[in-house]
Amino acid sequence: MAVYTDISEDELSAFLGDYDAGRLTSYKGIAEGVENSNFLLHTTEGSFILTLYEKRVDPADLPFFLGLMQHLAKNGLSCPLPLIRRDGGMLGQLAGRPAAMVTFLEGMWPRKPTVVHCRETGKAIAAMHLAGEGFEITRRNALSVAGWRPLWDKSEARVHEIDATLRDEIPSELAFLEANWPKGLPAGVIHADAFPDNVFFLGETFSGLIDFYFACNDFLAYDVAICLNAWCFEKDGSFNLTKGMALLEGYQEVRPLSEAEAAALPILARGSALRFFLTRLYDWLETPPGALVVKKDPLEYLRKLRFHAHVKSAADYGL
Ligand SMILES: Nc1ncnc2c1ncn2[C@@H]1O[C@H](COP(=O)(O)OP(=O)(O)O)[C@@H](O)[C@H]1O
Ligand SMILES: N[C@@H](CCOP(=O)(O)O)C(=O)O
Repeated sequence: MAVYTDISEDELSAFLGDYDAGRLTSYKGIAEGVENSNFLLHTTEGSFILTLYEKRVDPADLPFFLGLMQHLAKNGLSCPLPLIRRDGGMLGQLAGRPAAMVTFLEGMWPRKPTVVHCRETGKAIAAMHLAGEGFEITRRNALSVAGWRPLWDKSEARVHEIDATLRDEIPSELAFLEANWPKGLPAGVIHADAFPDNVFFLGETFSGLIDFYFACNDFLAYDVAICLNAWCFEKDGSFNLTKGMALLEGYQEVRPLSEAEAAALPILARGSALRFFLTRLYDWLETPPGALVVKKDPLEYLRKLRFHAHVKSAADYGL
């Protein structure tokens, strides 16, 4: 679920009064998502998404996230556009939480990604990288290589609940990645969470990117590596070379990778696999039993990590 905070019709109508977005006709909580509370609103003017930012989002980051969506939309990327309030800002308060409204994006995320979805996602991420140029606010990636060891330290004592051998394997992965993490690759604004559930399609036609709440400044090729992990493995754990090829071709149609970026893909994909393993591990161990959030399997990302550790070059991903 992702409705951590309930809102009443009266407080919602009062909140809507701060916008030029019509009168409320109906609303409902959206079950999907894990970070924030989301509601679908219908008003006399159309449909909108209302997000109440929950405790995992630092309010100081909200101008970056909202400003980024505005910047990307202005530069031609299909993504939610934050609504401007009567006071000229994008952020309000509802039920004691920072809250914003964005435009509703038509489409659905693909439950069974195809090769075409992978190609279109490659293109969309490259388009986002280009559209992000010139965005003036910056946000450090707290979940890049320097953030992984502190995250591991929080879970290490209980990792045996999942697999005791990880006590040795993860520290040696961390040491390898810290010593070999690339430097000086082309950088810019990345999505950092472009998983299938954040990429909308109408059939196999890309309709928009959502959920920019992990977006940050980092190597552009790291975003490509995140997508290879999220889109190109099958349920049985095997890497689908045709999907990898399509995703990379799609990306390069819009923004060609440099030689250095291509050479770095294996280590970036390995690091990205560790990043999602660590956040999932933390959530797996810390989410109380009975919580309504669907926990994501950390072991899926451990298997991906092990795959990348044996990759020789980006050719193994279809480049
Ligand atoms: N602009 C939008 N247009 C249409 N649906 C949206 C939009 N934003 C969010 N949603 C819906 O809300 C769900 C959760 O949103 P998401 O931003 O992924 O939440 P979280 O940040 O909590 O993970 C999405 O899967 C989608 O169904
Ligand atoms: N994509 C991450 C979790 C973040 O979830 P989202 O609902 O905010 O996209 C993962 O799979 O571990």
